Amino acid sequence: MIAVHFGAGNIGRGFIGALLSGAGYEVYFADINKDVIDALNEKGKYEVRLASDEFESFIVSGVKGINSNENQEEVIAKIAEADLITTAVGPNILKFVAKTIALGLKEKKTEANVIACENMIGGTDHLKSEIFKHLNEEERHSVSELIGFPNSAVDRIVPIQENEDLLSVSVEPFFEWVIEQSKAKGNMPSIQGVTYVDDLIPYIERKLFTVNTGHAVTAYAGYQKGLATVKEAIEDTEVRRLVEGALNETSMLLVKEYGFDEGEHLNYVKKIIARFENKHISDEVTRVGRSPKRKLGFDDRLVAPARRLLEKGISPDDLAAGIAACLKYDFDKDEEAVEIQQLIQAKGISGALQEVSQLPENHPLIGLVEEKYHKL
Ligand SMILES: NC(=O)c1ccc[n+]([C@@H]2O[C@H](COP(=O)([O-])OP(=O)(O)OC[C@H]3O[C@@H](n4cnc5c(N)ncnc54)[C@H](O)[C@@H]3O)[C@@H](O)[C@H]2O)c1
Ligand SMILES: O=P(O)(O)OC[C@@H](O)[C@@H](O)[C@H](O)[C@H](O)CO
Repeated sequence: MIAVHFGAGNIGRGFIGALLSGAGYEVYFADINKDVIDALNEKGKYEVRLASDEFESFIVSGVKGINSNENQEEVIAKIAEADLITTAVGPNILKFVAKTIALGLKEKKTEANVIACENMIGGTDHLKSEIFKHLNEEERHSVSELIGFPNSAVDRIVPIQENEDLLSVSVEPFFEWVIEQSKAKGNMPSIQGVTYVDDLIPYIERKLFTVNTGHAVTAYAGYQKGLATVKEAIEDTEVRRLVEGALNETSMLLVKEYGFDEGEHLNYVKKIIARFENKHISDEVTRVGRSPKRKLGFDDRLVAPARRLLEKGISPDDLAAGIAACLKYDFDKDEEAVEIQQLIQAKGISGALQEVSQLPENHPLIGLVEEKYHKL
């Protein structure tokens, strides 16, 4: 079995590549990072370390790299042979890898699946629509016949790596990968840690609106208090109260919309907050808060649950405070944070939020956030 995985970064090596290799795939990482690709080809393996008291580690082998900038033809040929094509490049990068994937899929003679492993609702649907922009009507038809495009939800905290060895990667022990079976083609192999479901929406929303909402509020509120890591931030009493409040709000939404058992969901939330406290992980608030424009998107982790709670007549006060902290996030090495600050200068808080989140003018969330912004 062959898998081509776009993005040999933290989650690519620390999670997707590791699981696929463990399930017997020959894994080809396609990336634009020359150093990482050269190292993968030189060594053919790398170490994954589990950030827990036991400090276990294992070797991921049977992996190769292809420089997708310099050797696009090689990536296309490998996709033509592959059973599985996955991505973990970031939602904003999907449009840039779509053409190479489209060119590879056009050559395919056997069934395969394409799965985006990104933090977004409908990640593979979005990738598919970008891929289809590079195909004509006839090609779209034949690709649709052979290729499955299941959405997925991936969960494992993998911070920015500071190991001496370029390839080795430290990850939290916990992991979860849920794949939308109903959109897959052929028989998907059994991959340790993968759960197949027919309807992904409850799973991706539970993950995004708990792990990622909680993470984002921790990061933005922590940054406001000058705290550097997620662990430091979640140990701050005020930050923790805000995070728990925001997750209490998303819990109300998730329990109401999907009928999750309240007790079980509460345990899920507790377990996630405990993951933020992992003493073996140093995860910077600037990684977790990266790309604040994306994170303020209409369907993303902050605005989506807040606006949907308002539709149910519930005031999302703590989510609104989290959004306000995100608008205050002025980390000068983050392009999107700089853009937001410029937008606030030009259009004010309401105008900036409205533009970034695509909320309708005069949406009640905008006023609520503005009020919280001035209180921060
Ligand atoms: N790190 C985590 O904890 C985590 C967990 C779950 C999901 N995710 C999601 O996984 C995705 C990747 O996150 P990450 O933390 O691994 O980021 P990362 O920056 O470590 O990895 C991204 C990789 O993509 C590569 N890349 C960029 N442009 C490319 C292109 N045009 N073609 C091929 N490769 C390209 C980069 O060189 C890098 O190696 C994001 O969508 C993120 O939300 C991350
Ligand atoms: O990757 P992002 O930028 O969407 O979100 C930052 C973190 O919340 C995220 O990477 C988590 O670590 C991950 O989603 C855990 O599964």
